[in-house]
Amino acid sequence: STPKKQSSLAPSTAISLPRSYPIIGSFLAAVANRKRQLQWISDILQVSPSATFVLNYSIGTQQVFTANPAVVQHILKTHFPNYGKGDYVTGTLKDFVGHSIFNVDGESWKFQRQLASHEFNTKSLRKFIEIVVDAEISDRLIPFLSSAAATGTVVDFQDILQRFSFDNICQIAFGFDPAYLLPSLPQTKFAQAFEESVQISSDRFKEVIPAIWKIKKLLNIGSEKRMRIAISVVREFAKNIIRKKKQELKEKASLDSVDLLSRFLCTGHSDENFVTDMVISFILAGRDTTSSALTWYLWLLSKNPNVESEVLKEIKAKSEALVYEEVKDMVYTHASLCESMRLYPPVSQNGKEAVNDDVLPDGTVVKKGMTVSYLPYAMGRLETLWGSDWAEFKPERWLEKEEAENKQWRFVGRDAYTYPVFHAGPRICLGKEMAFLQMKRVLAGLLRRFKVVPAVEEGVEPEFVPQLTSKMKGGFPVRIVERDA
Ligand code: HEM
Repeated sequence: STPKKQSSLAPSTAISLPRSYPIIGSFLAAVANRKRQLQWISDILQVSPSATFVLNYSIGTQQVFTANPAVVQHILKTHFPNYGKGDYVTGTLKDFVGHSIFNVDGESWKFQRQLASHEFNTKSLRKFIEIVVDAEISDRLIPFLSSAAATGTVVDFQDILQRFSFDNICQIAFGFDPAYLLPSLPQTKFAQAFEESVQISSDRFKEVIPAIWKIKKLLNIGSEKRMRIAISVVREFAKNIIRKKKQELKEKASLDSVDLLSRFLCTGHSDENFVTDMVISFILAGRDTTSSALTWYLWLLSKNPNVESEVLKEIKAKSEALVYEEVKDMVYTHASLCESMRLYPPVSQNGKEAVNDDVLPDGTVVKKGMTVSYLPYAMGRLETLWGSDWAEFKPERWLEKEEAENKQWRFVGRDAYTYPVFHAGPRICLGKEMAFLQMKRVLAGLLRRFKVVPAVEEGVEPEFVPQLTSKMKGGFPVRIVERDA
């Protein structure tokens, strides 16, 4: 009953390591593969001994790429202090996310992580699932989908999910409801500007010669001109949220619920620029990750009816108004989400910069200032890690049947270094549990009642676009079908 092997996941041609020439190194190959860098490097890692490869961009510029769990553990955990964000990442992202948690190291990171961690305790998560997510599903998602089903309209599900998670994150982190998933699907200036900022920030990373975007920025031309405009729209939006919150804090002696933003403002962090960076980062973390994961998940589910029926069985065994514990307990759905993100990780690549010279566990020599990047996308496709059936969508890889008489599924996780989809070590994703709860609750509300049918040509597979967070190119056009009908 295993699904058909998805041929397009496998590299299409024989792979060879790029040649490195004197002076120019592999610069020409890097330029030629600029638009498909993720797949190019992933293919190279498949055939590299120890799944690590040092790319010579040109003389004096080298970057290490790896899909080796021991190396990932080394940089993210055991030698954590030696691998920071570095000037390259920080400089590229600074215009968009400033000095927020995603873009700093050391004391500032520690402080922000400590403060943000309150947002993710059991009490907050319960409120998130039982109140915020629940209301967004019943008041906005379901009515929207019912009407799409009734009219047979094709809708872009990636967009719907982004709207959903945008409303969610703003409510839980800032106590503010942007009401973006309304039936009219409003096109706000903010959403477009946010999208553009993400895209141009991602494109900066794809520039083989970073000086190019810096010159464009200096001259205020082309994409960098658009970036400047988009970012000012985004910052203005964030600042409005902050001003409203400050007003609210002034008017009320105590707040009935304390959100992340209030916590930042109450701990003396009233510097507007810093709080603005924080707001933008949380929107990025909350909006773009789970929506990406669910988009690809629903695509895989549509190709694998056996998995869909198993998920449905689990959903139907729960009550309709799911409480926190029931959502936590959706074991099969949890496994299928892990499996989907193995193939389509929301953050497909991530890099760290060496503070001092070092030697990686596989013997690779790292010089101070070099970037070591690990690729969850490549790792999820390695035969050595997942076996010869790695291209198959098989939630059962993550499950065991219990010995007890009722034979329930039991989740069997993989270590965070083999599966660094949520990062690993001291900087592991703070929102991991929140993300799983949200995704499972959405799936329960959605799939119980509707079937999501891709409106794409038979045999055509959507394209995976790696940005800061990965996207489905051009969106995910679907038709919604009521199950009872
Ligand atoms: C499927 C969903 C998600 C995935 C795959 C994911 C993945 C990641 C990854 C790879 C990182 C490391 C990024 C870096 O190197 O800076 C990270 C960090 C982080 N994530 Fe998530 N994330 C998800 C959802 C969320 C959600 C919903 C939130 C809530 C707002 C969140 C909050 C954070 C925060 C605050 C950090 C920074 C941790 C630190 O630097 O100490 N994430 N996440």
